[in-house]
Amino acid sequence: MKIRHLNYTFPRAKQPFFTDLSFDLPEHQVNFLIGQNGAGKTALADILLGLRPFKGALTPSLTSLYLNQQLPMLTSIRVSDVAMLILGIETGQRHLTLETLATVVDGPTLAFLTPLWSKHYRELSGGQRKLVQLLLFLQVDRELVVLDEPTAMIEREHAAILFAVMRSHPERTYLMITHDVRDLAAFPTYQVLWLADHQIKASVDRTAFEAASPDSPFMRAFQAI
Ligand SMILES: Nc1ncnc2c1ncn2[C@@H]1O[C@H](COP(=O)(O)OP(=O)(O)OP(=O)(O)O)[C@@H](O)[C@H]1O
Repeated sequence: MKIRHLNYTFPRAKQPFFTDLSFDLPEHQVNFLIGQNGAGKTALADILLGLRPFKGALTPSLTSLYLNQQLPMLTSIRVSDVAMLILGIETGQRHLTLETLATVVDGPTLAFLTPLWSKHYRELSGGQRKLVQLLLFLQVDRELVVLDEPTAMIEREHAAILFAVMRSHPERTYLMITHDVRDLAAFPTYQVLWLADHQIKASVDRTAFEAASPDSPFMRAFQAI
């Protein structure tokens, strides 16, 4: 995906936040977006998803899915109800049992959901609830999937399940906002975009990232976020 000459001004703001921003989001792989709090990562994600009016060109136009930081949650319902809510419309099924679930979700998701299937949300930990929703939404097929800090507040063991599901859809283009350098190692190829001072200061692939000196400005920035 090519982003060219992107200009964006927040409503009622006097100065533009992004001016003439151009960068590439290689398709069919994971792109990590890093930057300090307030750098504009969520604003940029919103723009790429067409949720904020902007000037500039995004090509090609991709179907998209946005897993934002505040996933909604009805605490009184069961995991099976949440699956029905998220997948019912997508699959056109009126009833979703564990047997039918097996035909519409991938293996890691089925393995994670099976022991939780009849539990109420309130019986789950915060991390488990988050992962239930992330995994179910990731069953919905879209070309561009944006995840805003999906690994915040979840254990590494659970993050590994999320990564397995992401890897099982290599045809997708992912943009993942993260503050956790450990997330990168889960993917064979990736690009890291560093957002600072209202610009993409660096875009680095896995080889360059692994070769980067700990003293480089880019690596220092990652350690600071
Ligand atoms: N309506 C607005 N007008 C002007 N500035 C705004 C407006 N809304 C947000 N901002 C500013 O835009 C900047 C970018 O916010 P954004 O939420 O995109 O950052 P972020 O990198 O996602 O941060 P975090 O890591 O904390 O989630 C922030 O400094 C914020 O104060």
